[in-house]
Amino acid sequence: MKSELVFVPYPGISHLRSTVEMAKLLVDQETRLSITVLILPTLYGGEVGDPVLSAASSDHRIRYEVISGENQQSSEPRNLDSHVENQIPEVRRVTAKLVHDYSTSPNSPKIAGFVVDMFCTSVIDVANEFGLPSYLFYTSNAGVLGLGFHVQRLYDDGKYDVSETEFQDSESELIVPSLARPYPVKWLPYALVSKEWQQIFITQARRFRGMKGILVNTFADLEPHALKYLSSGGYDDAPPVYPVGPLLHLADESKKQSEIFEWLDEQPEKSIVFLCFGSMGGFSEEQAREIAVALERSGHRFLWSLRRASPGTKSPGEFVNLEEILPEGFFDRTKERGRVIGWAPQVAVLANSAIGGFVTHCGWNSTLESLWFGVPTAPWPLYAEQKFNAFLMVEELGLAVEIKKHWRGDLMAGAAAMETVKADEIERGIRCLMEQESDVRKRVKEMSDKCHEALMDGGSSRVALKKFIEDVMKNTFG
Ligand SMILES: O=c1ccn([C@@H]2O[C@H](COP(=O)(O)OP(=O)(O)O[C@H]3O[C@H](CO)[C@@H](O)[C@H](O)[C@H]3O)[C@@H](O)[C@H]2O)c(=O)[nH]1
Repeated sequence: MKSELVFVPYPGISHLRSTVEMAKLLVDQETRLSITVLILPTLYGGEVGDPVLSAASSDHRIRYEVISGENQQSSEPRNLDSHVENQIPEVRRVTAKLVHDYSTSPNSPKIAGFVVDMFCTSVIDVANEFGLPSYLFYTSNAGVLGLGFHVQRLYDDGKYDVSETEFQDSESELIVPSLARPYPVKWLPYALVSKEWQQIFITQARRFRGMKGILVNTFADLEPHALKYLSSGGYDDAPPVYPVGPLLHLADESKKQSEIFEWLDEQPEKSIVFLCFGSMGGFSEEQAREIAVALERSGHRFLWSLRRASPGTKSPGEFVNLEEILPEGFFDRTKERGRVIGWAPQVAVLANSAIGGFVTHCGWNSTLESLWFGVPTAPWPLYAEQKFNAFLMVEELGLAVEIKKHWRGDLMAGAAAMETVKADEIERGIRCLMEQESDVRKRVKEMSDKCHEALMDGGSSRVALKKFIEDVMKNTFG
């Protein structure tokens, strides 16, 4: 009996890539399964131009249905939830066509349900209309999924009283069941305290509870505590969780920036600190100068992906003339041991043996990529749930080095809200990160091995994937 899942990823590379990897893994594992991926327009109304789609489209059991953003162009960022809600009529049209086509041609698959991104949960209304179950593909970790459920429950019970203006100075802690340690209120992601975003996340968590299952981009050995909590039914009416990660897009992009790789190949093993801050990370001129001073003083070799924070909450841009912005003579003095670039071929860089440490904004894909290649990290959270991820990696799991105890500001609140981190703090963090015999480095190496094992035949993530497929089939065919 053939079946098909309809995937609805959020159209940003950090969500899309792991979702496509998820789809590939599923069809590889189950030959009776096919997948249609609905590609929504971006928040600005344009179409996603990620090459990952063309690369994956060679698989005949994964099909892409692109929803045009032609009439939705906008220069202003829109509310994420309403943007996805606006796509519902098109999602309904495409689903109706699929249902019709499959019901009228013999040997067609039966649609087994929707697999939606955390930001696309409003489309489950369409799944419900067609009597289809919905599953969630959660692109971040199990710990923060648990935090979302916990905050939503507290909020609904009238017990969540965190002030947007004061939480950064709070000395209170939350007991979050998906964490083994108390979680400082001041580390809360801005999204869970801001008036603008909080409702989106509370609504999300309520909708997650109505799903048939949750695939999570993590693995059993990395988050035993959170997964035990989530799978014990300890979070009341929420659905089963399947830790199937790490799902990584490991395409080699080294040829595109071959100069950088020629230079990397000449450097000693584990000698370079790599700095890179995700799809939205950017800095002020003042902050860029502090980083430059820290890099210079640390004496380490470096590869620095640097972009400029845009005013408000827009995507980062490029600095036009770095010579004028960074300390005078910086490039001359560091030309033998450092490179400053824009967008980095991050995965290929992390795979290079010259990389000895990674200063990262701690986006979940970046975190998993560094674990995969056994590169220790020093988190520098900038937006989204990254403060939580930093806590998870440094405090809870001991798998990363601390630059700062507490990070103020969040790019979602606008670039002006960011506190400037001083050169001496950054330098200290880099020196600690680059220690060759550190306990963190040893632990990262061990976790890296476990990360690979999870994806092998019989590994925990493979077992979870099979269980998910079995459950989907059971829910579809009884
Ligand atoms: O110069 C760059 C910058 C990023 N990347 C890649 O882009 C992806 C970035 O993903 P991630 O590290 O997860 O960061 P964000 O782009 O910020 O991802 C969003 O989505 C993630 C998954 O839900 C969350 O964990 C983050 O906090 C959220 O901001 C990774 O695959 C990187 O390898 C590059 O290749 N080059």
